[in-house]
Amino acid sequence: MNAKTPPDRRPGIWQVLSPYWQSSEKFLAFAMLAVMIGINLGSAWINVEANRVAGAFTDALIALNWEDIKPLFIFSFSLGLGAMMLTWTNVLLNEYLALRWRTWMTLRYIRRWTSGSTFYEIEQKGSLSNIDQRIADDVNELMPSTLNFFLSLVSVVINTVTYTVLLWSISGTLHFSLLGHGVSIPGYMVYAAYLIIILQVLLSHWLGKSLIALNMQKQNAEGDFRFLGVQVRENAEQIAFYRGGKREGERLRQRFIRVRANALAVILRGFKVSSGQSLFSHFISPVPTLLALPQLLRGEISFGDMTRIQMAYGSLGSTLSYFMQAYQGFTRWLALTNRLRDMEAALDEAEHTDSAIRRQPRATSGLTCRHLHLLTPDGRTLTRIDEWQVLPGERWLIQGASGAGKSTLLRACAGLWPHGSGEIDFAQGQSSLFLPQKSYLPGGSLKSALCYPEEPDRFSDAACCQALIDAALPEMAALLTTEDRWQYRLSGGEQQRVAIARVLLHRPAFVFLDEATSALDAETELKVYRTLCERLPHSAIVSVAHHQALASLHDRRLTLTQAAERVNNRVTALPV
Ligand SMILES: Nc1ncnc2c1ncn2[C@@H]1O[C@H](COP(=O)(O)OP(=O)(O)OP(=O)(O)O)[C@@H](O)[C@H]1O
Repeated sequence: MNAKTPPDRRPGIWQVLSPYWQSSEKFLAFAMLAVMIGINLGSAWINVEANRVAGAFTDALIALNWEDIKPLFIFSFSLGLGAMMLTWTNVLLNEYLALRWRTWMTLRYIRRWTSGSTFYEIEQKGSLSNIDQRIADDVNELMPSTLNFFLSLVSVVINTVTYTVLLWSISGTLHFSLLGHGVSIPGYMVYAAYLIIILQVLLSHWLGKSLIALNMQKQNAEGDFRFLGVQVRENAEQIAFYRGGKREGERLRQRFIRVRANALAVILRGFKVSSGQSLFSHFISPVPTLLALPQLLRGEISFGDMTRIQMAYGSLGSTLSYFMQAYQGFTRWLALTNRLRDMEAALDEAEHTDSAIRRQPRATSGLTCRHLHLLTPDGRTLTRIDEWQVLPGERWLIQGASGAGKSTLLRACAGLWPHGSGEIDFAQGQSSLFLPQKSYLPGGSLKSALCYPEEPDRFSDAACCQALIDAALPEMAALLTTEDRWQYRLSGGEQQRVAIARVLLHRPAFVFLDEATSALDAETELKVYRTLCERLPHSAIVSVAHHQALASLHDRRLTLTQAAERVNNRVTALPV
């Protein structure tokens, strides 16, 4: 599944990159950046000095002048040491800043993704694929590469200016005659270097422009492949019962074929770009020597000057060729920013989902639905509820045909269903728990699964044991500190009883049970329900259940029917 954000609705790259630089960390971040820019300036000075020393050293060697060779050698050696130390410091600062930036961004995305029901809405709408991969991998890759691009660019600008001035000052003037006219080009080596690099960049872009799209497809294909693998792992038992291994193997194979096809396309395209670039570089490599040779032969420059010209030309060439070499990395960087821009758009959309169903806290003790009109995402009417009030201590049974919208009504009460209109008032400050058929049990100790979403230390061991005993799981009281993957280890009925124990522990004011005991035998189900009603006499209990035996434990019934133009729910009293 690919991202569905149209490219023209993506937020700007700046929206992805700038928040960190406006955060409380900005002072330290800018300070580190400033030190790194300073290091680049220092390195440029060292390079200019090294160039001067190399020329003088060559001339001293040719003249066999030991008096000059010795200090030049020591100075050159010291320059090398200095350059090395600057490089180490630069690398260290660069990596540390990238890590801080990544940490800040990752925590920010985790906060946004898990706040409210954003994560649920993104999955419900299917508006973004593999958000976990984007947060884990793409952020990890984007922050260091952005820093590298920026600092490389700074270094390229500094070095370009330095070497341009240097080469201009030593390259002399080219004299030749054109159609009988004498032509002189001062600093001609500089023009040659720039001309060559412009040709190189144009060549790289021509050969490699499709790499941007290919790199984006690569992340999507890898993400989809990994996601299917996780699904197989998570649903291993169901797949094994269906003997679905072969089918899943085929699906994984198909997804991997996409990964492979994309990787091959990236390799081939990358090969075209780099072989084109190196072929071009090879052909132009004799240019500086050929251009400087006439001056040497005419005796206008010494052999040392020739060495300096070659060095300066080579340095300017390799500085400018950054644009050519960085091309492939840049296409990947653009693909990463596009994926994070899609994620920003999906998070923004989920955070600002407007719903015509207004949920508001009121200073009342009950829950009231008014003029509630529930729709499917594609606009089909599910059900209408004119007025429905649930008060503390009431026991409601919601019934209706399969697909009538019973679970959807509970989702709307929980604020998870935006499709429809109407009002839902809920009691301010009153807690509620919603139990679906299959409750989430995080891995870890049984106590932490039981106390979820609260921290395990919020409840005493004694209270947890009592809750397990009341939920007809006395044998599990001894496993409170045992660590396991409870979602896989426990039977369906045991998982449902752990969820009931969770309710007994949390004692919410409103309990919503959506087929939450459907896996239990009739006797245990009745027993558990009875305990729930006895232990939570002041809590409102709203159940969606098909088992008629449960009706005896509820005192009110809401029957939902489908496809109506007008109010069609029925509220009836049940015998207690
Ligand atoms: N995300 C969704 N996209 C499209 N349709 C949906 C979505 N979620 C639910 N529906 C549809 O809404 C209808 C009501 O679903 P709901 O789960 O509320 O039914 P229900 O009354 O609880 O059914 P059951 O008794 O079978 O559990 C169903 O037709 C379902 O297919």
